[in-house]
Amino acid sequence: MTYTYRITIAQLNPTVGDLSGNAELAFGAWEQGKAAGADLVALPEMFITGYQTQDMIRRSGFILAAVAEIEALARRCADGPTLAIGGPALDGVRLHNSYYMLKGGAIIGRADKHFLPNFNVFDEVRLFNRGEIQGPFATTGPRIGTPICEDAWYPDVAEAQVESGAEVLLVPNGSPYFRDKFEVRLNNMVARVVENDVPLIYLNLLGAQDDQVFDGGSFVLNPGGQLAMQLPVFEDAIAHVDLERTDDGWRVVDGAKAHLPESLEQDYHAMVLSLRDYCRKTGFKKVLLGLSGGVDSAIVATIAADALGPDNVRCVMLPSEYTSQASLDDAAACAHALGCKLDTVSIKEPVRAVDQALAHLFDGLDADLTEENIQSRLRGLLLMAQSNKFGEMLLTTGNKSEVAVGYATIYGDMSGGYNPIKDLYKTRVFDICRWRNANHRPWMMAPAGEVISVAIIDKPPSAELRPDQKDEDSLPPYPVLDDILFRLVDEEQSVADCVAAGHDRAVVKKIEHLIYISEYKRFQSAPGTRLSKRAFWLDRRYPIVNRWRDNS
Ligand SMILES: Nc1ncnc2c1ncn2[C@@H]1O[C@H](COP(=O)(O)OP(=O)(O)OC[C@H]2O[C@@H]([n+]3cccc(C(=O)O)c3)[C@H](O)[C@@H]2O)[C@@H](O)[C@H]1O
Ligand SMILES: Nc1ncnc2c1ncn2[C@@H]1O[C@H](COP(=O)(O)OP(=O)(O)OP(=O)(O)O)[C@@H](O)[C@H]1O
Ligand SMILES: NC(=O)CC[C@H](N)C(=O)O
Repeated sequence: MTYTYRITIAQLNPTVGDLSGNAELAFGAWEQGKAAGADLVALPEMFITGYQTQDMIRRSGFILAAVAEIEALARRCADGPTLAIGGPALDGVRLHNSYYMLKGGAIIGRADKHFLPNFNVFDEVRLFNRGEIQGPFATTGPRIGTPICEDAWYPDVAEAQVESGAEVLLVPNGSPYFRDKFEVRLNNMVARVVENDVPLIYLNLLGAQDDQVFDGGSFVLNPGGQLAMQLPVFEDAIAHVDLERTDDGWRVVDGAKAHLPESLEQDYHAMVLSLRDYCRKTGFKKVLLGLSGGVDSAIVATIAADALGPDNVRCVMLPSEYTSQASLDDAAACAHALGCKLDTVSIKEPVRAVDQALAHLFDGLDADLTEENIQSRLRGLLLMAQSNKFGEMLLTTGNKSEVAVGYATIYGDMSGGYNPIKDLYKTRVFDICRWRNANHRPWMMAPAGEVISVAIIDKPPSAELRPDQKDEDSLPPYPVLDDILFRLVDEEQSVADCVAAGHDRAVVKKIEHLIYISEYKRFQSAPGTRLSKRAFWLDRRYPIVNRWRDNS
């Protein structure tokens, strides 16, 4: 006779702080599992609170409410499969990131996370106490070890659990996206499977929280490291993992294997999902943005239209005396192709009014950056006025190259609540535009086709704040700038490393200086989608006041 055991895994999208809503999602998954004859239904790490909760997890009221919600779930799920769910646990003054087993109306077990991540976006040593490694949970089928996310990135916890009898590893995760991270996860999990010779179920969260995007992409491995199941990335999914007991131990029956898209598509999907979730979870139904006819605002409009639907995205052209006819035409064509409304608000008169208001103070002084920034600030003011009046959240559009060197006006074009391209270098903005023009997916709400014209992609980038201005007047060409930025910011290389890679030292020093002196701008900037391991905000925390420079 074959012994089988079914684990339903739920790659779902919780909302931080929405304890009852998250419990409802968990209960829905449990009902689906029960209907499918599951023995156990599993949810990801910290599902009851959402992830990451940051310092809110230090509030005892929040912890107690989360635990009460888990106890209520246990009672609701008394009659049916075991429910496994992540949540906080308080032992006296010791706070844990834990994984609970609920059965027969009660909490029947709990594992506490042992390895607390404390790098990049994680501060878990600051927030939680390290748990003791413990043995597996006994079930009616296999004994199940549950290393929690970071626990499975090192051999110790899995090895200890298997030594004390675990026959299957179920790894609940809150693993946020960065480009090509799937390979990193897979390599780590294959290592655990090879070391321990048991099947492993890797279950990740879905959904976005502020800057971070949990991309799902859960998967199941058999001993030896063979992929038995693959869930989609960036989408909700519930799947049933069937385990069979063989003479060699428990094995997973081969199941569906979702296709994993290339990295441009994954980045694009991350930006769409993060903006969609940011708006949904904060309660915004509509957004607006300034559409200049340039490539940055065009891709942000496209992301927004794909995330929220074209009817919920309003574009505003705010021409000045320097705005070219080509910019007016390109912005109109982009809004039209996306199916978004385009309004026009001229800044010519407001610019004149501000000039007049300041004339008695600025008399005799040459026009300079001040006047350029006034244009950008008037656009910010006029866009924010519309945001207030119509309840639309303003999107800001600075790419990572601009954010890195401070090439944007504070309280001007930096105005806005969210920036989906904040972690996308300008050279990759172009690649993403071309990719979106050539590809369409069911999760995109805007039309297919060339939504960003070749004219927009091919024109030399310009802020159009003075006659014939080009970005390359003040910055090196973007391919050079982006390579230097990638080395200095993402790779944390030295100035000497950049020079050794072929860059001009004076140019590298100028870029290094711009990065350091614009820290104050980033501190005041809107959050945006994290796509890399070194996104501005939590991945890279630098002082604002800082006199050190690298003289290598
Ligand atoms: N450490 C610090 N802490 C706090 N405040 C600090 C500061 N350093 C300067 N400041 C203040 O910041 C202000 C200067 O910053 P800000 O007013 O932004 O002006 P600023 O950075 O001098 O100029 C804006 C730059 O962005 C470019 N731009 C503007 C608009 C659009 C685009 C585009 O293509 O996307 C590019 C523009 O061409 C120019 O190069 C000053 O008022 C100064 O007092
Ligand atoms: N004429 C304009 N009409 C509407 N919005 C504008 C206009 N000019 C600038 N903006 C807004 O300010 C942002 C910064 O624009 P700017 O043109 O100065 O530089 P950019 O970073 O090259 O952006 P883009 O590629 O969108 O032009 C734009 O993305 C847009 O949101
Ligand atoms: N929640 C966690 O423990 C996350 C850390 C983990 N190594 C990851 O990024 O996937």
